[in-house]
Amino acid sequence: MANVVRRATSADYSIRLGSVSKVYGSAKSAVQALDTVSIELRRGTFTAVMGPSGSGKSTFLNCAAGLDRPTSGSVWLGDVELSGLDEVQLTEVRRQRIGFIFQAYNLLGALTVEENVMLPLRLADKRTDRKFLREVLTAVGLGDYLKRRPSELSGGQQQRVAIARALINQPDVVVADEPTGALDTRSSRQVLELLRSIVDDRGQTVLMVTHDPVVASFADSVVFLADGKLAGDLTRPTPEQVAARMTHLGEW
Ligand SMILES: Nc1ncnc2c1ncn2[C@@H]1O[C@H](COP(=O)(O)OP(=O)(O)OP(=O)(O)O)[C@@H](O)[C@H]1O
Repeated sequence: MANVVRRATSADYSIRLGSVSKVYGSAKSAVQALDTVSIELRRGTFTAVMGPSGSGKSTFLNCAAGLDRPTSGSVWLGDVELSGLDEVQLTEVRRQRIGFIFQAYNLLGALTVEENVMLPLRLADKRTDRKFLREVLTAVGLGDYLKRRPSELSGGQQQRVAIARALINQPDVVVADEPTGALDTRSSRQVLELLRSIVDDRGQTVLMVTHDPVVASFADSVVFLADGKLAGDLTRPTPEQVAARMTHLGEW
């Protein structure tokens, strides 16, 4: 049989950035947070973003996820180019295609676990699929906690509620900004194993910002930022390799 090498097409990528720059402020106070960053993230991969403080990691994540608009350049989510969308369309695309996880879990204290997880569906006026809700809460290990409130859970459990909430819309991409920043080692590991399973078992794409080489080593690859520019990458990273690169990039 002929050995056919298929070229990658846009369908193979969840996120593409083309020469993305972001400048905050203007004139003398202008800060170039991102400087002509181009990158393509394949569907079904787990990428960590690292770099010194102020190197542009959060700006990168926010531009890639349509939370912030680049000053120039283009961002594609699947086959949708974000700069062509107005605010209403952009919000819709975010709701449909992206799940968000932050260091502060951002759960609503007055709502139960299941109500928090269902919130994105309510906001999108979608019917709740109880079977899928149960499946997702079981997958994050909280099948028995549906009626609890966030204040009755540990930090790790709260972050797992946030992960379930990020998954309930079955997004193409899950973006996570320091998802383990507030967790102890054991809870961090559980959260990272969950992020891995989102990629390995569900084929979704994960993009995560972290300061921690051990956390980054759970990803398939690490991209490094320095002064708003891409400064290399590592595939199948070990914590030691990541730490060595970070040391090379300076203060972190
Ligand atoms: N809203 C804003 N207005 C002005 N400057 C900003 C704004 N947001 C970020 N910056 C600046 O842009 C640069 C990149 O910031 P960003 O938060 O993306 O970096 P980071 O790598 O995520 O940093 P950290 O690791 O400290 O969280 C920094 O110099 C920061 O001060």
